Amino acid sequence: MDKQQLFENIKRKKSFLCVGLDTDIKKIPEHLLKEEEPIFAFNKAIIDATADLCIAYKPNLAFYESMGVKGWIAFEKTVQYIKKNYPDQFIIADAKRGDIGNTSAMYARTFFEELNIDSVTVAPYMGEDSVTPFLTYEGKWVILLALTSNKGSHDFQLTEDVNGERLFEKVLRKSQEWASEDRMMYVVGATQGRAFEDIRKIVPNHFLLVPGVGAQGGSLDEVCKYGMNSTCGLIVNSSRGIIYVDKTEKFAEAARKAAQEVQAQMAEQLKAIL
Ligand SMILES: O=c1ccn([C@@H]2O[C@H](COP(=O)(O)O)[C@@H](O)[C@H]2O)c(=O)[nH]1
Repeated sequence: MDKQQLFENIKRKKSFLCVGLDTDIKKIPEHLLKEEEPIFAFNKAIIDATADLCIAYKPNLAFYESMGVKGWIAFEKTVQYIKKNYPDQFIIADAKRGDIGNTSAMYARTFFEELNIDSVTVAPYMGEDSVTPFLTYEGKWVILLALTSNKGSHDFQLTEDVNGERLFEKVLRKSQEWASEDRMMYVVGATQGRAFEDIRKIVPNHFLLVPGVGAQGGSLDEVCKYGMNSTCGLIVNSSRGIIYVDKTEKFAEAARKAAQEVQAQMAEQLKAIL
C-alpha cells in the first residue's frame, strides 16, 4: 500500500486509527479458552468488530512469540485473515527488529516474503546496514523507532550531542538518506506532546506511527495539534484501550464501542484538513 492509498483510506473512513492486537491469553475472555485457537478466535472477533472504524492493525510480536509455535500460528492466521477479508487494512508487524545486514535480511524475508505484511517496526540503533535490508522490498514500509512513548525515551533518545541535537532528531535526519517518505515512517509516542512540533520541522511529510493514547495516557488532541499534516500523516495506535475494555461474551461489541469513540474524535480532527 502506498502513501496515497493510505490517505484515501483515512479520508473514506474518517479515521487514522490503528487497532493494536496485543493479544494475551491471560487477558482474553474466559469463554474463549475452550476454543481450539483462542488467540485467533479473539483476534477475529476484534477485527470483525472494528474493521470499518480503523485503517490499520498492529499485532505486536512479543504477544505471539511468548506462546511459541502456537503463538506464531495465531499470528500468521491473523495476518492472513485480515489480508483476505479486509484487504484495505495496513498491517504493521510491531517487531522492533534490526541486526547486522545479513541477519536483518532474514527478518525482512520473514515479514515481507513469507508473510507479505505491509510494514515492520525497526530499531535504528545499529545504523544504516541494519535498516536497508528492509528497504529492498518494493511497496513495503520500514517504521523506524524515533521517539518512543515510554519513560526510558529520556535515557538516550532525548539526550543532546555537543551541538544540541537530540538523538531522536539525528535518527530522523540521518535516516532520510536511506529512504524517502514513500517507504519510511517513524514511531513517535503520543506521550511526547509538543515534541511533535520539532519532529514536523525535520519530517514534515512522513507518516508517523503514534502509540500511547488510551492506556498510556497520551493526548490525541495534542498529537493532532502538533503532528497532523496535510495528508494526515498520522496512524494512531490503541491496543489495551480497545481490545480489553470488556471481558464478558460481549467483548467485541465493547471493543467496537471504544473504537467508535476514538474514530469520532479522529473525524472531528480531520475536519481541519479535509
Ligand atoms: O514507543 C512505543 C513503541 C511501541 N509501542 C507499542 O504500542 C502498543 C501500545 O499499546 P497500548 O496498550 O495502547 O498502550 C504496544 O504494542 C507497545 O509495545 C508503544 O507503546 N510505544
